[in-house]
Amino acid sequence: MTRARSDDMPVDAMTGEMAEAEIARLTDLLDAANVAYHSEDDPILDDAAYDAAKRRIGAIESRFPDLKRSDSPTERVGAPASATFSKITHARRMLSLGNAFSEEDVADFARSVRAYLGLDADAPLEIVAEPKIDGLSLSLRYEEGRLVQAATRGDGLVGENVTANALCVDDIPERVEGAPELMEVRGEVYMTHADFAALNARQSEAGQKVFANPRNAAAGSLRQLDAGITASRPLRFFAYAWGELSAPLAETQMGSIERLEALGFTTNPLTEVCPTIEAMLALYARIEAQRAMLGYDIDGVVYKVNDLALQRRLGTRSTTPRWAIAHKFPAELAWTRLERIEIQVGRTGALSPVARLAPVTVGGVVVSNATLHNEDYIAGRDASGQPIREGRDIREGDWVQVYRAGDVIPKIADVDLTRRPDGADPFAFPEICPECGSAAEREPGDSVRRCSGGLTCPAQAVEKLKHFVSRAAFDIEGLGAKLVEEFHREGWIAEPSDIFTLEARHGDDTEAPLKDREGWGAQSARNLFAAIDRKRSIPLDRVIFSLGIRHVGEVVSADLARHYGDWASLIEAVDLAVPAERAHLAAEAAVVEERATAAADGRRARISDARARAWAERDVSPDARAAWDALVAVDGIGAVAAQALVSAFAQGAERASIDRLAAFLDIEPVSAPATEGSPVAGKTLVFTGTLERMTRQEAKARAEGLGAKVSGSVSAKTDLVIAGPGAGSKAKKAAELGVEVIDEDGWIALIEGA
Ligand SMILES: NC(=O)c1ccc[n+]([C@@H]2O[C@H](COP(=O)([O-])OP(=O)(O)OC[C@H]3O[C@@H](n4cnc5c(N)ncnc54)[C@H](O)[C@@H]3O)[C@@H](O)[C@H]2O)c1
Ligand SMILES: [Zn+2]
Repeated sequence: MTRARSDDMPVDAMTGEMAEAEIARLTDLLDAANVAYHSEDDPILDDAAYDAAKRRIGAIESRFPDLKRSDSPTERVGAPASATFSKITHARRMLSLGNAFSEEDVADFARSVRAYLGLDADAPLEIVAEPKIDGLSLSLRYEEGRLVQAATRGDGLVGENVTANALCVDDIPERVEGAPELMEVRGEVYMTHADFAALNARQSEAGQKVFANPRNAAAGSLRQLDAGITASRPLRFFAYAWGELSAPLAETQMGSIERLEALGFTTNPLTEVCPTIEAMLALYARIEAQRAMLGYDIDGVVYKVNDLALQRRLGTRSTTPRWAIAHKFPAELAWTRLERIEIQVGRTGALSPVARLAPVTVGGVVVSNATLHNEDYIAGRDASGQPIREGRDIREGDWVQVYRAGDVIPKIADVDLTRRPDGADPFAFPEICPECGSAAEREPGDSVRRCSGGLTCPAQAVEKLKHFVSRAAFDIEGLGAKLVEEFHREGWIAEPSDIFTLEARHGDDTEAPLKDREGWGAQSARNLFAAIDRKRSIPLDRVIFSLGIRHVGEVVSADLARHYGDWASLIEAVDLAVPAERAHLAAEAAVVEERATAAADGRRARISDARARAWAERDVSPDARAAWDALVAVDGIGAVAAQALVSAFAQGAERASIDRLAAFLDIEPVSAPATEGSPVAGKTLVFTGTLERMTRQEAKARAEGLGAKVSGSVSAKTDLVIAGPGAGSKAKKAAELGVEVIDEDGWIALIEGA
């Protein structure tokens, strides 16, 4: 009931306030997805969902240009280079590509190219079409024919130095003959399906991370600190582009590709010059038909203007060239029989329905499970009660259409009622937890049913433990998901704090020593205990994240840690807010009710009145109210995360378990931003236009590090606007409001030395 309903609102129907909230939500989502995908090689969204979110934010921004934030995902490429590697600033930026999802989009692309160049509709325009390889891009710098540097794309401006790793890729020559004195060759690092399957088999045998798809495997293998590991991974490289050159390779795109081939690079054999749109679409269809047989993943076809002089005239937008576009393939589909629906219980108690399928090949991968999302999805309606699949429900025994969007978790698109077996009953979604028998409840406004058993539910306890030891949480060497599960089954570890008493209970001199277990010895047991001990001292943000509280992910945890600084201050603030949290829930319930009655009476809903009345009825002390408001106001938090956090700390059993854990730890404070002597501490800043000396993200991080708040839109509360070239409406608005506006040089001068 606390969920903002901006997420399913059509863009056309949004108010400015909803649009701003939705932009904030999508920005957070895309930021997190970008880091997971580009920096951690471990996606949290599938590509279709990612693309849809990005398109949605683009649509909102074009309807509300003033709300476009300085950190808009539509203005960025990839994710910043990881701090694990040294950094390389690209001599020429590495861009992303615009997307086309339909033939109409492709025709628009050709039209806009012609319009930009002032070409008639029937003037010849050659386009090179080639597969879009689903890997990661790499830039190779050759000086006097020798490979001197290799860099990942990073955020397009600064990439990671992976020179030693690149030298381990067979298709990448260390020396080339007859090349321009200075030559940057760009292309895609990827892994074949066969190599991917073999790698995952080896990884799983060795008890190590298995990769979700070949792209993640390629990225994870290239981005290794130890190039020896890269060398053991079978990576390949297709060259398709270039960066800085001391002399041109050729006068056309195709000519340049041929030149790269002649220099000893591998280029894609399906590359062709297309004289017309019809030829482009025909090649697209041919490549799509061959997709499953290629032996490596491609996710579309890239079209590029062939004439390099025209490419130069067309130039680039902020993140994409005007002379190229990626024509994406639709998600792949296959029909199969749904044998059973099983319910899995997750870390937060969510009951997730999973379809067990008769195995079927989708896009070259055998699929036997698919997510069914939630009970509404099975019943054929969405969260607001509107029919999906025209209201067709899904039953055990049905024939269903499966698709893999972006290769993560397969989904079900449709069901074939003509093949439904006789006597199939509608699926009865359980109202008690299949793992512990507690009531499974569904809060109004929530699409998910949750087990109310909390820590007494073994499924939740195990999932919480797995989360606790995960990489972004405690990350204890040697204590992975499998082992935690085993210890839990054995009764050795019931909750996180038990990890820290493991040695006392199962050390060498105990009755059931770990070293005597099968597969263990004195040394390996000692290693595990030592690894656990090393994590007794741990930064605050990791501790918060490790608790596995709903809506409190890595980003929110970091925000909380930065704001409160240490554990005691956080606990104090949250404890103070406890009485207000119930009132907040009551108020949000009152808002839902007011909306419904207002709609029934055909009048405008009086939301703020309803909220105020509910708060007044609850009689919350001013201190508690102030503590609650302060928590919600912490940058990056909001009511949803605040509510989840407070309720976790307020609950008897959960709180007791948190306290037991904290007692074993030395929780390292996170230093607050150095605001002393900061010229912008406490001020609200807006960045607009193009920054040339630092990226937006860097500028934002810098400003926040100095204690400033960075906002996306100019208002009377804005203290300072930093406007680069191309600043439009925001700079104008600032002038109208009398807000101070400075340029980038002014900004750098201001913060220099701070
Ligand atoms: N699942 C997620 O959470 C998530 C997160 C971020 C990005 N993504 C996916 O990545 C895409 C966006 O990332 P992006 O910025 O890399 O854009 P992109 O993948 O749409 O296109 C740009 C990239 O295509 C690659 N490419 C492959 N073959 C090419 C060729 N022949 N010519 C030119 N380029 C070629 C290059 O690496 C280039 O950088 C999205 O469409 C999304 O599907 C997914
Ligand atoms: Zn349960």
